[in-house]
Amino acid sequence: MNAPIAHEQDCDALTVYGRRLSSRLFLGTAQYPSPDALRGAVTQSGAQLVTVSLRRESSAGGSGDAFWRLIRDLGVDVLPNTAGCSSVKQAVTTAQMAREVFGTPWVKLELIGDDATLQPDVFQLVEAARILTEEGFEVFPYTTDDLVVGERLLAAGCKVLMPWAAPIGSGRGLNDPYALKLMRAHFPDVPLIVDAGLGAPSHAAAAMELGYDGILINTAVARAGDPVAMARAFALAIEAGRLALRAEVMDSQEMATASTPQFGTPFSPWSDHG
Ligand SMILES: CC(=O)[C@@H](O)[C@H](O)COP(=O)(O)O
Repeated sequence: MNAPIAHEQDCDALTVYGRRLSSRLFLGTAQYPSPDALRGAVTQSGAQLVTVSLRRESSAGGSGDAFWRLIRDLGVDVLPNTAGCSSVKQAVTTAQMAREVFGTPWVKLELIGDDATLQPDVFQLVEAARILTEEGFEVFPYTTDDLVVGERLLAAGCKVLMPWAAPIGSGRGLNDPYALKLMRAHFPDVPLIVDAGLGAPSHAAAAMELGYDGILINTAVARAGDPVAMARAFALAIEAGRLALRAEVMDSQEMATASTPQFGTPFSPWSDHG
């Protein structure tokens, strides 16, 4: 492990709902080929937080208990999610059950409005977020990249937004970098986590370079040929993207500028080196 990068990370932790997180990678726990692959992926990702679906795993006939034991033994924090919910009532009930089971007020609120794209139903999302916040939950809403919906979610009490990059499980990467950029500029002080649709570590690095605070991934790791190695690759990409943001990426320009210094001028004329 590269010590300087770890040091950078320590100084640059993400704080959400008043809690400091050691990693900016949130990992999903579904679809892994084996328990060992899931265990290895979580370890190699460095994730402090994993998201689990109470509805899906509890109904996963037989393997349920072993799954929950594995998660508990990983020693990471759990962000329960409401995957599979398509109504306010289902989502609120699922969140209440998850709070009982995991003893956490945190919930990743997913409320699906369209089966083909798994696009969130943003109208019900705002309503469910308001109800859950009033009940003392700390809500992580899976949303679109719509600024007005983002405003409504904040007004409903959310302190973090999780816009999609592309449909869940599609692996398409940043479908609309412009919208994500706008969202970052519009909400400079709100933690923004890209959630869903990333397929490759380079997508995660690009989102971090746009200034996003973290990444939630599942399918791209779980469905990789080697999920354990891919988890590590995403972790490194997220670190690289974050470091690049802080190092300030150069502005691009239309025309060439010679990069080889002229004789007698080793430093660029616009640098501060004297
Ligand atoms: C596990 C989870 O929360 C997903 O619903 C999430 O949105 C991740 O999406 P990908 O599987 O596309 O990474």
